[in-house]
Amino acid sequence: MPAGSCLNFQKLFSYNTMSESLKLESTAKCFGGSQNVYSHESTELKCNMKFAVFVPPQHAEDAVPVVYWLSGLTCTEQNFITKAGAQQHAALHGLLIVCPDTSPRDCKIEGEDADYDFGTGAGFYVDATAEPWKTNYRMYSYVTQELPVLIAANFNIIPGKTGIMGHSMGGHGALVCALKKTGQYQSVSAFAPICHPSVSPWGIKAFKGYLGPNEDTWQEYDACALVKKYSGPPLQILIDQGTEDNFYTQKQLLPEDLVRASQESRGVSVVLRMQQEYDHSYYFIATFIASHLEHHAKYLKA
Ligand SMILES: N[C@@H](CCC(=O)N[C@@H](CSC=O)C(=O)NCC(=O)O)C(=O)O
Repeated sequence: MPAGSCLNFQKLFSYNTMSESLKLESTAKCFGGSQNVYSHESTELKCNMKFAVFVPPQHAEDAVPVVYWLSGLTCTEQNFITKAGAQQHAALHGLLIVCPDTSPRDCKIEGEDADYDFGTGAGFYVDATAEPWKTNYRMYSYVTQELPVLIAANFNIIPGKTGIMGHSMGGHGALVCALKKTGQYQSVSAFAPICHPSVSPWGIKAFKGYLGPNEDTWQEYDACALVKKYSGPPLQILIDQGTEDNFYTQKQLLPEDLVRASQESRGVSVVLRMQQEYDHSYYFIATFIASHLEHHAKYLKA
């Protein structure tokens, strides 16, 4: 057997040995790879969490880049994997896709299930500092630290080839993770992201609740503020925005503010594509997901 095959076999063997801390909840063959869902006890969030992983066919032979997808308000790990149609494109490019849930769940915090845009399903990808949320609502650290360690321990991924993308609240999350964790993500894109949360109704409600009333602290999770002080490697952010998106017309998203702020940035450029007649739904995401994964592949396979 050639030396390379032996090495691949050893890699395969070690990476197929799933860490005992991960429980496989479901698996289905998909475009030559597999669409899996796992659960685990999260140390950051102090609750049981699920996340989905699309494992592309190339992973059976070689290490692959990883792209994180962050979903929006009310979503679980299921929305993207059942509605976006991403798997065929991820299989084509050989990208592993990781989709976490959008908040901790069942933490027994008073009011956690009261609203669709705060608490359960609405973690906003921040580390909360205000009571009673600060113990569990640590989605920023979960997505940027705990999950990457878990993924690296259980899948054959290429170090330093990581992308992040998301939708709406998850688009905000993707922008913030890429702009704060400089160098951790080599590619970033978003669908209809909440670009200026410290001045939009969804963002103000979330930041007041999770971070408290001091608006200075909100800037730590506001892409428009972060882009101006960015000092990491060059990043080209791709954003698609539908013109008939009701949340865009209600000024929840404000992508033009991010384009303006990026003009004061060193190293970040924003390509905002206004997509005529598209709304906020997963039909919009499904229409442009191929183009986003191509964008990620361009940077992650370079
Ligand atoms: N139920 C709410 C709106 C909820 C909603 O539209 N959620 C979007 C993300 S919005 C920003 O983060 C979503 O992705 N929903 C899941 C889906 O599968 O479409 C309301 O009634 O206004």
